Amino acid sequence: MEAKSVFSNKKDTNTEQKLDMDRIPAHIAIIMDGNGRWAQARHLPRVAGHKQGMQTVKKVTIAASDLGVKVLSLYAFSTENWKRPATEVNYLMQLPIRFFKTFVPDLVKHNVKVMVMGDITRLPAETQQAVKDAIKDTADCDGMILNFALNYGSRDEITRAVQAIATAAQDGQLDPTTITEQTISDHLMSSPLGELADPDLLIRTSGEERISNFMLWQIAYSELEFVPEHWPDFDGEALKRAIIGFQGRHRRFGGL
Ligand SMILES: CCc1cc(N2CCCCCC2)n2ncc(-c3ccc(F)cc3)c2n1
Repeated sequence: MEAKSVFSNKKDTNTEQKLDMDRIPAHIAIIMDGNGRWAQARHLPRVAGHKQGMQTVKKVTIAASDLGVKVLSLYAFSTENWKRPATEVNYLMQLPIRFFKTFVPDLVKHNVKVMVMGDITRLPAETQQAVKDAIKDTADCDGMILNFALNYGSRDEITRAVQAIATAAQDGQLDPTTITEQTISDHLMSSPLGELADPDLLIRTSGEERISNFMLWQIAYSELEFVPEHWPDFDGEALKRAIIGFQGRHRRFGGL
C-alpha cells in the first residue's frame, strides 16, 4: 500500500488540506531574520528590507489572528541591535511610530491587543510614546495578543528577574527556600501572558539556526521551525507551513 504523505512543507503543497485547525499553537514566537539579505539580493539599502519587513509584520499579524493564534511574539529589536550603524538604528526607531500610525485601526478591527517586552526607556521619546499609545488604544481588545520584543534580551530579562528576587529576599519579603521555577517565570517580562507565556512554536526565518538570546527560559519545551524564507518574503502560507511542521511532531514536554 502506498505510504500516505501526511505532512509536507513543500512550497507547492496546498496547506489548506493539511492544516489541523483544532491544533493551532496558542503562542507562536518569531525571530524575524533576513531583512538585510533580502535588500542586498535586490541591490537595495538594508533599510528597504526593514521597510518591507514591517509590511510582513502587518500581514502575518492578521494571518495569525485569523488562524486563532492567542499570542504572537515578534523579536523586533534586541539589546545587541544598538551596535548597528546609527543611521540604521535611527531608521528602526521610526518603525513602531509608522507601524501604529497606519495599523492601529486594523489591529482594533481584528481585536488584537498590543503588548511589549523589553526596556523601552532607552528608546527615543517619540517611539516610546507611540508604543504607549498603541498599548492604550488596544487595551480593551481581547483577541490575539501581539507581543513585540523591543530592546529585549533574554539574559537581560533573567538578570533583572534574579535581581528582583534577590532584593525581595534581602528585604525579608521572600524566603529563598520557597523560590521555584514559577517564581522566576513570574518575574520575567512575559509574566503578563500568564499560562500563555511559553511559546509552543518558535519560528526563525532566513535559514539561520540560532536562538540569539530570545526567550531562552520560555522556549524550554518549544518546537523550533527554521524556515528558508527571508522575513520580507514570509507570509500567511509560510506561517501555515510552519504550523504544519509543528503539528507533525509529537510533543513530549520531557516525557515519553
Ligand atoms: C524597533 C525596531 C523595529 C523593527 C521593525 N522591523 C525591522 C526589523 C524586523 C522586521 C520587521 C520590521 N519593526 N516592525 C514592526 C515594529 C514594531 C515594533 C514595536 C511596536 F510596538 C510596533 C511595531 C518594528 N520595530
